[in-house]
Amino acid sequence: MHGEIDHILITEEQIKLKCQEIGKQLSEEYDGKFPLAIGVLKGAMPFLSDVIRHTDIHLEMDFMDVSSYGDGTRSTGEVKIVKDLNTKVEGRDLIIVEDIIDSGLTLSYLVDLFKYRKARSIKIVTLLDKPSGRSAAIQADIIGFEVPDEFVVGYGLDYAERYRNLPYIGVLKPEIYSE
Ligand SMILES: O=P(O)(O)OC[C@H]1O[C@H](OP(=O)(O)OP(=O)(O)O)[C@H](O)[C@@H]1O
Ligand code: HPA
Ligand SMILES: [Mg+2]
Repeated sequence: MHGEIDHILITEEQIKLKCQEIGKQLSEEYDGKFPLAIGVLKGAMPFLSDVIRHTDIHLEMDFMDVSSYGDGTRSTGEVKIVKDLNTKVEGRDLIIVEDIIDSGLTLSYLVDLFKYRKARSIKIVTLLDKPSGRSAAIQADIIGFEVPDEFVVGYGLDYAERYRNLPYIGVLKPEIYSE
């Protein structure tokens, strides 16, 4: 699998340090509160799992499984809810945890949904931001790293469901992308 990577953009060590930093920041910002951390599956799973272990506050955790890329490298434009939350968000302070904001369609859909459901506050935390991909006007409150206009994989991010288990963020060799 590692042989299919063309180059690494963000190393395992850089990700580790960033998770510590973000965990600390969230602990300060939510001190004395009881936020609901929402992991957007599947991609955000490793990031959420690492960040929360660097927080020192009480928080509740839930997951929403949404999908819009399928097996390709471009958003289909249709955000499908595969699994909804089990928790009511009304009156809650939400921390949405994402692996990447690319077109912004997934997050703008979720933010609209959670506003409609009367969340008290919504904070967006993303490991990666790809501003060049944006078609919906959405911005994160906390960004780990900015990435260039390339389809990235690893640390939760997939291409056709593979490579989520890489410990770093990288770009595949051009011949692997079959589009
Ligand atoms: O800003 P956008 O263009 O909407 O892209 C970002 C979303 O796309 C990916 O999810 P995907 O639909 O691939 O589902 P997955 O997390 O299960 O891979 C990624 O994990 C984000 O949730
Ligand atoms: O660059 C990406 N890689 C993997 N999944 C994604 N979903 C949106 N953008 C990306
Ligand atoms: Mg995906």
